[in-house]
Amino acid sequence: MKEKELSIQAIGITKKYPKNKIGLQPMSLEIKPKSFVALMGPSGCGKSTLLKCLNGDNPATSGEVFINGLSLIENYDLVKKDIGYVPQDDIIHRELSVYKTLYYAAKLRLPDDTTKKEIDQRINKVLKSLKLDQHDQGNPKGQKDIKDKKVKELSGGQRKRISIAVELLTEPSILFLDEPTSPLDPETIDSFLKSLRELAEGGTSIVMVTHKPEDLNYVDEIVFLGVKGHLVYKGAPQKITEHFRVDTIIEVYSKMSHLDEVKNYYTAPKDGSVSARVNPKLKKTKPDSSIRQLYWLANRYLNIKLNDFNNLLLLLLQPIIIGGLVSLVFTEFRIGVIFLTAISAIWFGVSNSAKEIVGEMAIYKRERMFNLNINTYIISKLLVLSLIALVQVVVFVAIIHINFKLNAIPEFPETYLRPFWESIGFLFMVSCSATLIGLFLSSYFSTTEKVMTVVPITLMPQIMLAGVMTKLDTRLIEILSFFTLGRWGTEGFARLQDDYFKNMDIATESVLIPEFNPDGYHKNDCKCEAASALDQLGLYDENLIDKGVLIGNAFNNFTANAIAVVILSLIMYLLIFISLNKKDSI
Ligand SMILES: Nc1ncnc2c1ncn2[C@@H]1O[C@H](COP(=O)(O)OP(=O)(O)OP(=O)(O)O)[C@@H](O)[C@H]1O
Repeated sequence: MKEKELSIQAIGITKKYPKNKIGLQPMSLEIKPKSFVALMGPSGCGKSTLLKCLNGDNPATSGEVFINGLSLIENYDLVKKDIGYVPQDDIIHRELSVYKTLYYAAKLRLPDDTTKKEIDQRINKVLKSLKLDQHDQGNPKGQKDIKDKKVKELSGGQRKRISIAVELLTEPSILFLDEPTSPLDPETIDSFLKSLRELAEGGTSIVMVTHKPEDLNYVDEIVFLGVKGHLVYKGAPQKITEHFRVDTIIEVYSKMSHLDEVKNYYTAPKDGSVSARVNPKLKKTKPDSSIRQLYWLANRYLNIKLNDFNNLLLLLLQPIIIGGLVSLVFTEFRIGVIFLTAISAIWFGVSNSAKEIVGEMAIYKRERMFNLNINTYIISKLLVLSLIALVQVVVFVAIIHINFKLNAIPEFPETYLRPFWESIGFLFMVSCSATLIGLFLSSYFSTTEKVMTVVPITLMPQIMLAGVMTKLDTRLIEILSFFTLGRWGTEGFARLQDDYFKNMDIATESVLIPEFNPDGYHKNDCKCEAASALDQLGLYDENLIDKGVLIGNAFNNFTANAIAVVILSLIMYLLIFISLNKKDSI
């Protein structure tokens, strides 16, 4: 028997989507404690919409939902941990093992003082309750425990059950499931629904969206919606055909797909047709520790990355391939190498992170509904992605440094990428900032395809406004360049080179950066001109600055360049926060 039995009352709720699109017509209904309810209706009639109104994922436009008499919206913090919810999409990471998935979920959701032994006991209990504790029959060598399998090795039905297992870890009093039986075969459906039936008898109310007539044998009640969000039936499964004067549930579906028929069975709720009973038995739980959450989020994310070995290998190959190409194409350390090094650092950051939030949006949203803190989420992503960017930057800089040192041309023997560690430090900073750009795109756009379309559009200004392809010669272009990492990355990195040479006791003429010579330049016949790296960037045209066309001196030293990178990072962080915050349900 559950300590807390929850009832839900929806009173006069309606849902309108933007452009006045009707999601739900006015309706009132009650879900009693310990009941197993099937939510049915033709495709697009509003089943998921109703589920989301009842559990707070996408609240009703008008009317009110009460949980044990407490307004869901006003008391969401109080009730959210008693609600389990598995949306249509999986809410688990494919790269983790089943055990790790459940272990991290427990660490993120259960109270801080829960011991490993208690967590293991809970994991075993939920796997048993969902009949997932049997050994895998399909494995001829036998018997790989499901806990050791990676989620991506599971069947659709097993994955769905692991998503439910995650929710059951916290022993919710009410569980909302959106089409859990869709990916299951008939035999699995039977054992799955039996396990849900037992859960309901144990005290967990279950509201399940389903399309499958055979699911009705297991439920206590059906809530049936007709097209355009009309509530047309709420009652026992055995009586539904009689109510609609048909022989089979299939005929109910076809009848309720026609608006004129639906109207015969729909009645708008009268005020107070279901009244909210005030029976609050919910105690406020302690707020979760952000540091602990950050630790477990970062730990989980690192594990996901390490388990995705092929992708990790590709990420590590990037600096080797790009660094190798730059070494092959450039015969000496020119401004082009400085520019491409800065752009590569930006590329690493953006490409590492661009898919990382959008790809797990269903998981993020569910965890956010439960207890996820936006800041800890962003920082956990940044920490792990920065680590990857650091390795990429070190490998890239090492390749460029060694290549141009070994192949330095006799006229400029001291000219190669330096200072080594400071360059790594600055480029790492640029890469972290670019990681935030990628994370912003990933948090803003709704699909991976959209993000990948926008990535090149984001990178082009970094390339165009760095002062290498063309001079910055109008105020507008200059101001636009202030908002690009391409500019600050290239300029800062160029200054690092110049400052290093200036501070060394080396004859200046032997350390200038060779300049492009339109008459042709040959490695062993150095007719090249040379100048400091900064002078070769079209950023600070003295003439234009004197005439007041360019601002010029605003960030005219290395520290100021680094500060500009920090400012851009903070702006990006804020934008990520805002776009994630906008996705909040309540
Ligand atoms: N975020 C949204 N913005 C605008 N319209 C939406 C949104 N979500 C759902 N709708 C619309 O509301 C209606 C009901 O959608 P809903 O997903 O609730 O139906 P459903 O019964 O669960 O469908 P299915 O059985 O196909 O999953 C549909 O017409 C859908 O296009």
